[in-house]
Amino acid sequence: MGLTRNGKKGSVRRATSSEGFGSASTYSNTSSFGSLADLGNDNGVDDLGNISVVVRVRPLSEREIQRNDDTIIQVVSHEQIMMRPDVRPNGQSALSGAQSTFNQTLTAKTFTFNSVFDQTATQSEMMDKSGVAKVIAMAMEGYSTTIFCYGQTGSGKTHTLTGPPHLDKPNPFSEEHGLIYRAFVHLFDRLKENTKSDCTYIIKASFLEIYNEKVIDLLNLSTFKKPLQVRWSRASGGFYVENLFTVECEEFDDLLAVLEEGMRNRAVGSHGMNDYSSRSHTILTVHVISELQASEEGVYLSRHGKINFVDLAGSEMTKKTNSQGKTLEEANNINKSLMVLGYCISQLSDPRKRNGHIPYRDSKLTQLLSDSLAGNGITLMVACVSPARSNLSETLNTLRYAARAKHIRNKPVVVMDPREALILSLKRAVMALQEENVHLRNLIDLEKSSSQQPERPLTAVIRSSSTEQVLLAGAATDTPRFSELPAHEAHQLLHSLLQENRALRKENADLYSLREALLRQQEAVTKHNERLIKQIEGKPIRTSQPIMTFLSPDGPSKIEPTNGGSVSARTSPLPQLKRSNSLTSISGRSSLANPLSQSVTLLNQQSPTMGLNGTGILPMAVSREMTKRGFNASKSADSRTSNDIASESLDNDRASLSPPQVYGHRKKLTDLKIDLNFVPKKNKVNKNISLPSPNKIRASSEQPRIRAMSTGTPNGTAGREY
Ligand SMILES: Nc1ncnc2c1ncn2[C@@H]1O[C@H](COP(=O)(O)OP(=O)(O)OP(=O)(O)O)[C@@H](O)[C@H]1O
Repeated sequence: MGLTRNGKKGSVRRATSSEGFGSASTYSNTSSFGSLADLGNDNGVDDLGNISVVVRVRPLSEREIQRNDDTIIQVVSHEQIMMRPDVRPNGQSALSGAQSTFNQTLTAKTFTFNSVFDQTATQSEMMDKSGVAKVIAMAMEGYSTTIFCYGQTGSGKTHTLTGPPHLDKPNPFSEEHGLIYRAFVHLFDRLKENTKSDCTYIIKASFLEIYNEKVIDLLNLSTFKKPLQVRWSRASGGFYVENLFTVECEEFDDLLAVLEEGMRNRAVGSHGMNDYSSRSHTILTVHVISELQASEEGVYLSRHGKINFVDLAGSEMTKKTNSQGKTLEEANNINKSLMVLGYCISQLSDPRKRNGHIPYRDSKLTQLLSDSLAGNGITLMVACVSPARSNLSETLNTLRYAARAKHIRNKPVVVMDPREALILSLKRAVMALQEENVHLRNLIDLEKSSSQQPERPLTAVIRSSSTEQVLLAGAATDTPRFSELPAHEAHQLLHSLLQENRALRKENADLYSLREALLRQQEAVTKHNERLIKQIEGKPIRTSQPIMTFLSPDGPSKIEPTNGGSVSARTSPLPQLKRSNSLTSISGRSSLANPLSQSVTLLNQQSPTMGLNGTGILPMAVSREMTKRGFNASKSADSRTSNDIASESLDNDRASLSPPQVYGHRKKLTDLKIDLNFVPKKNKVNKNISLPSPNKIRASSEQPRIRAMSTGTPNGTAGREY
């Protein structure tokens, strides 16, 4: 009995192929990879929000066989497990009738889980059918995920996660590798498949243990003497380990080296029930940081997914394990922390208690697992049990806790960099506003063209806008990746985007006012025009010039006397002409010499409500905006005579211009709310920034929340890198 800690120098080196480490491709992976939409299906993670629980029954151990222990576990189906302590393998009752009636422990009990694996299940089956592949997929999507093994000492937790004790070095040809090695293989296979996409991935890993309530970095031996501190991060809303080494793993072998180093340094001891018993809880975290180009303008969106592999030390009855001295102290600490974990699980699984106080702080283990248990992550629990009658009460306990854990609901969120989320949402808002701006300009230009002003190209109009400088400034700052910008430049970029956003909003509001003014103006002109038409119906008009321009929904039309002679109002073709498209040229000159124009001008002078003042000049606000946009305000008075009849088509146009439609695309931005916990030091940024779903974050109709994460202190792990 005793503690073994292989204290080699705590550096993580890259394993070479001569050491027999296989590359990711050397291991054949048969697990099927489902899309997020498949999460509701078989094999593991059944519901995105609930903790997924699978149970593995190990075979009877040598010791148990020698003791003539019998099996009390029956795997009824892929999802059901039954405890039959009441019967012996030969079918006889285990106890006398009186005892079995009163002894609840000895009654048969059935439990249902996401998957159940019997004694014959291989490591490969565990990988393929427990839902690990889906957990990895979620981590790659940016979720924080956890796979943890729970159960009494000697129940097969380490065997399931890493393999049997004799497999001390990863061997690519071994079938005995546990879930961690297989998950690494799967992860790198997926990363390879993704190389063609726009997404780039960075893999990092850390490995810690909680030994006697002390947090030790298994990749940094100096922490054996000076344990690390668990801190609360307000930014990420979770606990993290200060100064934990996080190693960048460019290759599969790097990740294996981390695993090997950690396994070598973890505390292992022997006792009456297990020769290689874990004396600590270990957490191996693989960070999957993805960078996706979210827009063509160089905005990158990074997500921080991770997979925690948690190998808990098993609960032990110290009488059974014959623990003494150091091993006894270890056992007490293990049991205490597992008791807190059990208590947290039962609180969280009770709908009446889950919103109350959960005592995470009562142990380091629950502090570090808090996010996995009831936070924003996705969790797969592998409950390991012994089939032996001698472990009846421990097995029952494990199954009861596992059944409770199934009821715990998490709120999975994608973790992304708050600054990048902000930039992205601002970019999208700016793009929407720009589109809206161009749309409005087009509509106003349409009116302008109906008044026969020389057309300016749209680009020229845009360039003359008040936002030109801001837009250009925005474009210039798009080029570098945001994450690469120094803080002050990033701040400037944010500032310029916000400015641009504000300017565009203001300009759009001005354009709306202008448009409204013009429409009011035209309505008035239409009314006067109708009166004018009634007037001229009674009088013959002599004209030698084209006199009017119409804008019909089908395009511009013109009235032109065919022979320059007089047109009788009674026989005037006006009503027909108004509907006709067959007329030829368009007059650009509506001269005051024209009696009709004169009449219109006269009426205009009589009625300031028409939008023109007595001298035919536009109201100040409108003319200022027209001048700014390159209209000639004085000419506008003239052009009004041709503009007026165009109001008919503009009425139609207005119907299509109702604000909800114009803003339609912006409204879509509110489809998805981000719970963005990003508060810059001085200026509080709107937390509910809208962000259209960049891709299929979640298959269900309910959209996921996207929570921002402090880049400085990732939840659970953070700190130095080497
Ligand atoms: N499914 C299995 N098939 C074959 N052997 C197994 C299986 N599960 C466990 N074992 C063996 O049983 C022994 C105890 O398993 P293991 O060390 O994994 O238990 P544990 O739950 O991690 O215990 P502890 O909590 O004490 O660390 C090991 O020798 C292991 O190889």
